[in-house]
Amino acid sequence: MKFDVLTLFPELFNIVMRESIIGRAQENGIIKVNAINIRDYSKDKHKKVDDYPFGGGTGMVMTCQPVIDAYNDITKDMTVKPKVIYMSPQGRVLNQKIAKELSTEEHLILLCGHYEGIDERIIEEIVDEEISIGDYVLTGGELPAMVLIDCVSRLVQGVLASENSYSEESHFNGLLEYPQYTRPADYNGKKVPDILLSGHHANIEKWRTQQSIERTKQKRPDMYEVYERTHKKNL
Ligand SMILES: CC(C)(C)c1cccc(C(=O)NCC2(NC(=O)c3cccc4nocc34)CCCC2)c1
Repeated sequence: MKFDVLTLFPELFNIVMRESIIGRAQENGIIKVNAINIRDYSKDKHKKVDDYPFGGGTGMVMTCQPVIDAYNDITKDMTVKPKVIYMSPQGRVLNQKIAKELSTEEHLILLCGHYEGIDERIIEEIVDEEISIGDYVLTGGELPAMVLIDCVSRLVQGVLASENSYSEESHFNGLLEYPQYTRPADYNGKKVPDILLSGHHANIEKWRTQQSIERTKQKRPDMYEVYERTHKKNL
């Protein structure tokens, strides 16, 4: 799977995306993250990529020309135009279901905004979909793009070693994780629940599912409501 990222800060991606799981997946050729510097396409003599907003207001807006020319350049030899996702506060909020959908794409182009945003005509011209990572004010779309690349890449076949419980989409059962414990069994007098030391795998499985359901109900009633609906259907 290939990600082309249109950004003003390509270095951010070159550093972060070569680490850990994504880095290994790139070495194995399963994932490719290609960061493109929008500024390289500016025709302005000072390489400007932003300008004042029509109608006034504080802050600057990213101009059309460099972004559209960058898009046209990377797609000029492509018969099938890849889906273009603008990382945007106005997008539908990313979740595991959307990540799963996106992981079936061969090639995605991610556009990262900066300043106050991008000229609306860029969205009209090249953007297929807007995706947000959540409702808070950020400086740019770069961190959101990295979040999307991380959660989508993990779902691409071969990126995660199979023994990792998250490599199968089935592991994401729509619930929060049960409490995790590791050695020592007694830390400062705080003991690990006996059930986990019992060796009864069926009982352990039951306990874990019960814990997941209880904590989802308590911490994320919205997520629990979806779980209940889907499980009522299957019951
Ligand atoms: C209502 C609320 C969401 C709080 C809001 C209202 C108005 C502006 C902003 C805001 O953050 N604008 C700045 C920019 N933000 C993002 O790009 C961005 C932000 C959040 C999640 C994201 N997922 O992808 C990209 C994302 C847009 C242009 C450069 C950065 C946020």
